[in-house]
Amino acid sequence: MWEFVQKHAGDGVEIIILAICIYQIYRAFRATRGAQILVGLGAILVVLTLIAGIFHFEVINWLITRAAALLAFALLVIFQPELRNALAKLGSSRLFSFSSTRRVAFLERFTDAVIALSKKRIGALFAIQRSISLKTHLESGVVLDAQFSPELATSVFFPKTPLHDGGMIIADDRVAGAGCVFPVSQRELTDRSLGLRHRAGLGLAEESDAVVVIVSEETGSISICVDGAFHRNLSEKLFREKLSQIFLPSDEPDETEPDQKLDREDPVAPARDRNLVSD
Ligand SMILES: Nc1ncnc2c1ncn2[C@@H]1O[C@H](COP(=O)(O)OP(=O)(O)OP(=O)(O)O)[C@@H](O)[C@H]1O
Repeated sequence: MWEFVQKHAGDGVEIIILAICIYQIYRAFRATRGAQILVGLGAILVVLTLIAGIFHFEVINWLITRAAALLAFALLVIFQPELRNALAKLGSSRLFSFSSTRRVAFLERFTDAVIALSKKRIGALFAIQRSISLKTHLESGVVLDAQFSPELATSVFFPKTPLHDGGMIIADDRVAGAGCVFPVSQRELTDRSLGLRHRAGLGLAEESDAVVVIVSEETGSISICVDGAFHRNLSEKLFREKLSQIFLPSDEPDETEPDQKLDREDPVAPARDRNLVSD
């Protein structure tokens, strides 16, 4: 028995390490579009390997071994957006740049602005940059580099004003720009009434680690998209709590259930040390 353990201990450790790695990769990618392709490819590969093994199909076996290298390359292409984000997160600082006093003051002003917009039923889309730069999206809008205030937010999103279409990008506690076009999410949403504003917010949260806040023009409802989760129809209290949780992480645990959980359970990654949107 002891001999057996000694002989196979290495194999056991290897299996555990591989299982942890595969599970972590699965967790990181399971809610992405690429994951569905990966599951499909994996299923085909398993079935073919089994059939080839049972019936000793040599040609299929040969093809499977050769296809492995091609598959590795295909995975790099399929998961290019996810890999880019993961590498960007790795290379970025996770420390909040602006002081906690400034952060709290900004959160106060920001919450007031969102609640005021919601009460007036003025549609709005905010993206608060964290570690991944939103510079490419800023280029699609108008650079402002202004101090954030509820008055400014209302003016920007007021219907028919030149900047009301599109999203506002906030980097640290400043408005980097407005009228920005965000990537529209392609995922299936259970609620068909959600239009482009919500899809654009969700799309940006899928592509980056930004905290996206959406105010519906139709209903005045407030939603947050963060780390792939979609928290919809938040009450004033829940909205304040959710923002505190995200930006002042020592607060109480999450009470809200995300509607469209994309299962990226990354911890909150605070913004970088810069005033405007970074390179
Ligand atoms: N790709 C995009 N990036 C940023 N903003 C966008 C994008 N697409 C649409 N929008 C904004 O969304 C507005 C249209 O919202 P739409 O009514 O389709 O969305 P909605 O999710 O139903 O929101 P609401 O509840 O406010 O109506 C546009 O006027 C524009 O300001």
